[in-house]
Amino acid sequence: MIRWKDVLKPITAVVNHGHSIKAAIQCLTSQNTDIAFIENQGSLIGYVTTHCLLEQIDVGQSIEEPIRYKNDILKVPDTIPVEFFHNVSMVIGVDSQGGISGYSTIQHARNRINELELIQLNEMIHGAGVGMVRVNNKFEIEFMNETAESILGMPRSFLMSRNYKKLMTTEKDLHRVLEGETLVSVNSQINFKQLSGDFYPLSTDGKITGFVHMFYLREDFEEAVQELDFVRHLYSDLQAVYDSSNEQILVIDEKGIILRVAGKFLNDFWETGQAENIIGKHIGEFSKEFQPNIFDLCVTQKKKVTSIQESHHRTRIWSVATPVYHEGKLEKVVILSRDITPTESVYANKERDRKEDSQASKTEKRELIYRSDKIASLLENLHRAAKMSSTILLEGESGVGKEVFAREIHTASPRQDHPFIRVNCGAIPEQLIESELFGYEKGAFTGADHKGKAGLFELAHTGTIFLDEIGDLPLNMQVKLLRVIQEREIVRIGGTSTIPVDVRIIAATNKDLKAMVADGKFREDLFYRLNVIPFQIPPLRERKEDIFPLAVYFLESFKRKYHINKSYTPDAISVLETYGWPGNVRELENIVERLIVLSSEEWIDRDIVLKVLYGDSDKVKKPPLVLELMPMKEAVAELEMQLIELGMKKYGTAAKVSEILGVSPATISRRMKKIKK
Ligand SMILES: Nc1ncnc2c1ncn2[C@@H]1O[C@H](COP(=O)(O)OP(=O)(O)OP(=O)(O)O)[C@@H](O)[C@H]1O
Repeated sequence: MIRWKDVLKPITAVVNHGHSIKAAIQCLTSQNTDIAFIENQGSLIGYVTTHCLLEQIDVGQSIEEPIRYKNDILKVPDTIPVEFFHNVSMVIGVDSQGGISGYSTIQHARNRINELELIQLNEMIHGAGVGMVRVNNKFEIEFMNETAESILGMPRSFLMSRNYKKLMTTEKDLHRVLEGETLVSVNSQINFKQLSGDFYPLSTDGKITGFVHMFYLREDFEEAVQELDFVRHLYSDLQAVYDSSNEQILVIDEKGIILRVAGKFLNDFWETGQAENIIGKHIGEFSKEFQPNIFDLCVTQKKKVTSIQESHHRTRIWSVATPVYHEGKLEKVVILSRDITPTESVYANKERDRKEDSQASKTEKRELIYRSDKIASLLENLHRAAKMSSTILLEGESGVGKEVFAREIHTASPRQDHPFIRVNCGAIPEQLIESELFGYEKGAFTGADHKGKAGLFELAHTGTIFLDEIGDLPLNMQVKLLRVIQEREIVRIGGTSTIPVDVRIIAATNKDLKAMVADGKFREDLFYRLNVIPFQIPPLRERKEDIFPLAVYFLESFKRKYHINKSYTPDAISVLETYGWPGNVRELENIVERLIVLSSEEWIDRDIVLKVLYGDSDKVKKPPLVLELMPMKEAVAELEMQLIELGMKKYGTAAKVSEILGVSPATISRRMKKIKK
């Protein structure tokens, strides 16, 4: 708000009422001013300007004659806001003590207001890099801000009062602005500077008095647009990433109100169909449905926390809550969650319940953990095959869990209450295999138990025998095994009678049995006998969805074993998920144990996982290697592109890459545009 005292000028020339034109002219010249006020009995009653004195002489008045003065003046308290009154050409300000504080013609007040408003506007846009120039209706520069000075590269002292139109070349006719038209996004050039900006007409009492030009340097603007474009793309890319991710991202304000849900909405956990149903609600409303309330944990502990939350319907999610602070004050909590409800088979549960009842299960139970569709459909087929007694061959790389699947078949079969006997064909010394498998009669050989001993086939009677590492079975044993499969009877070593055995055979191998047959290392007839119902267990790298629940499962069991409390950071999980796992689930289990032991903190973070999986990566920096000659400019451009691509792959954001490469984010975005082309 602009007040009268902001625009008043001091009164310097006063002449008495009735004084001559000559006296007035003398007063004006001695005070070096253009306006003199007329006083009568201590009060100002009018004013006279040099211009009107000259007019009086011009019409033939003598300079000795008394002055004719204007009296359309108004006295106002100088603290009230400036406003204009009809039929008043001069305002005199009165201060709080009743004294005269100054004067202003209406025209001066209007100009001053324009100027002060521009100064205020300039303060508002200060820092935004916008230049501002005001000209009068003769195109003379009357005001310009500091940004305009620095954009144009010329000092204000040089530019003031110059004809702006003559300094500028522009595609539009500036007279149109003086006719009241606003011109936007006009390109112009001053002092070789390319500008882009808007022209706004200024008017007083409906009369155009000039215009304001607001502008910026075109190259800055283009850079900003590019940056905006880049950010927009980044935003939509991120949105796509969130939408396709397996994680649920929850943003909660400091009071507990759920502001936003991104990524995969875990509706089984919330027990509501859509994310919209929880947005805007207090997290506390749901905390009765699941335990623990990780938001409260995060707020009270004032740090990142992780927890496995379980709903009443036994949906388990793994969550990390991170507090977000702004100027030391908690602003938000971001919770990243994943569903880790193990898709346990009903049979595994049955077996567990059964074992829990029995004395035998003192050791930790092994569950079959998975979330991938691949394993889900494999299990469907396994369960179907389990119902019959046919021989099953499980093929798969070492460590994929063939034994776990063999047990699953057994538990899903009608033989579940009968023995499950595992034979590791590769681990038994060759000379003992026969007696282990088929048993022996008393005195069958030196060192044999004098009572004789039943073999594993006999022990597995009515149940299942699991022949692991079947490819390691020596050829002579292969013949004997073939006989058992065909005849369903065995003869103990040193025995003469046959013993019938009713067993379901499950064989497993990590070798290519077909290739072994071709090489003469495995009997073809046995191969066909075993290969009745074959199943391929996919390696872990082909079912990445299983990595996370398995990693959590192993972590939980090691936590119980070692009595310690550790958790993965989300970054650590990403590293685990992108690793190739040549040793499959067994390797994952071992790595998790190593991580537990090696990580010193409460968190198993990305760095320790990288270190354990890939070893120390502090390799010596290799200088770039040039293999062929090319123009230097091309080589530099190529290297730049490669650095940016590498950086984007590693860090994903232009901001981080620009920091690492030591250039501005705008440079990165420009180069990336080129890469995309
Ligand atoms: N889906 C799973 N859920 C839980 N644990 C699993 C799963 N798959 C494998 N494991 C665990 O991984 C380890 C290796 O599994 P297993 O011994 O069954 O593999 P394998 O395929 O038989 O290996 P090999 O060919 O070397 O004998 C075991 O400790 C097993 O309990």
